[in-house]
Amino acid sequence: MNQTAKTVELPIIDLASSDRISTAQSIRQACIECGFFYLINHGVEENLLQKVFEGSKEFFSLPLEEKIKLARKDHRGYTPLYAERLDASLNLKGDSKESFYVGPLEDRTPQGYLMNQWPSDEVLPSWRSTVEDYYRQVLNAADRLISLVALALNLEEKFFHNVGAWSPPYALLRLIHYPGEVDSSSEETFGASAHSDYGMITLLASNGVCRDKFNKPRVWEDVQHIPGAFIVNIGDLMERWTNLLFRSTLHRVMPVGQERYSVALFTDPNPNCVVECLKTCCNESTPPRYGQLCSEILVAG
Ligand SMILES: O=C(O)CCC(=O)C(=O)O
Ligand SMILES: [Fe+2]
Repeated sequence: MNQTAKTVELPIIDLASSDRISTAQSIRQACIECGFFYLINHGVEENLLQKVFEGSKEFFSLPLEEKIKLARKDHRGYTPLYAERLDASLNLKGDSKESFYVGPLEDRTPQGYLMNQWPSDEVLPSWRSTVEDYYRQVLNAADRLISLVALALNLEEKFFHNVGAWSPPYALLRLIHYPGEVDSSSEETFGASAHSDYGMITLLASNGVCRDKFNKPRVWEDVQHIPGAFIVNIGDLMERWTNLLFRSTLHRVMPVGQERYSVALFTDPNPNCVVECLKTCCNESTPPRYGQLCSEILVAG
């Protein structure tokens, strides 16, 4: 972690609050100011979250030859250490992390096979059902949250469902392992280099946020972990949809010399959904900045 960075104070949003209007107002303010907030009372069971982290540790502890049998295909499966570099402008060897992706549970290939890849039950018993349960629960939280995001944009609650973005969303769950070893070479390495997420909303744990991606030099602030809370952030497509009203903020994960695990759910619109400036986000003085876009082009890679 950057020793000189300040810790940013993010607003806390209570998903179980009965006052939906004031919750939506708080989400609006958070998304305009920073694009990040904490989410509490999200309904994902604590012991399930713990089981997923334990399962993640078990999976990443497997020998590489076992993990590589599930090498990523169609955005699903295992990506090894250094395979990805989120900040494409950097000329480094890749981010110091390995991860495992799970896509929509029912998605099938044109031949009718389920697309997700799973370690066999002999290798990791009941791993698949734990991760599938978690996927369903966190997606349910995201589903309730996206209705509040619609309200926050002065849209009807089911707006994103009605335009087809959320029927169903393209949601990718990612288990991430940062081994945490500090590189002794002179090359600068990151756990996850600077990036913003591609889609609508992400529910994750993260420890470094840069509030203003247009500012040079960039000012990075640390994000504290609140036990049991998700950190939610806005993605690029949502930023575009809202005509830059809601911010998809740059963030990164610094190597801190300590092993770290995180689990993130990225939600992208359904690939058939056309993303165009929301009526509530433009007027004569603020015309749409972008044309129409078919979300398929931007699906996370
Ligand atoms: O691991 C984290 O805390 C954040 C990861 C992240 O930002 C990403 O994978 O997009
Ligand atoms: Fe991210």
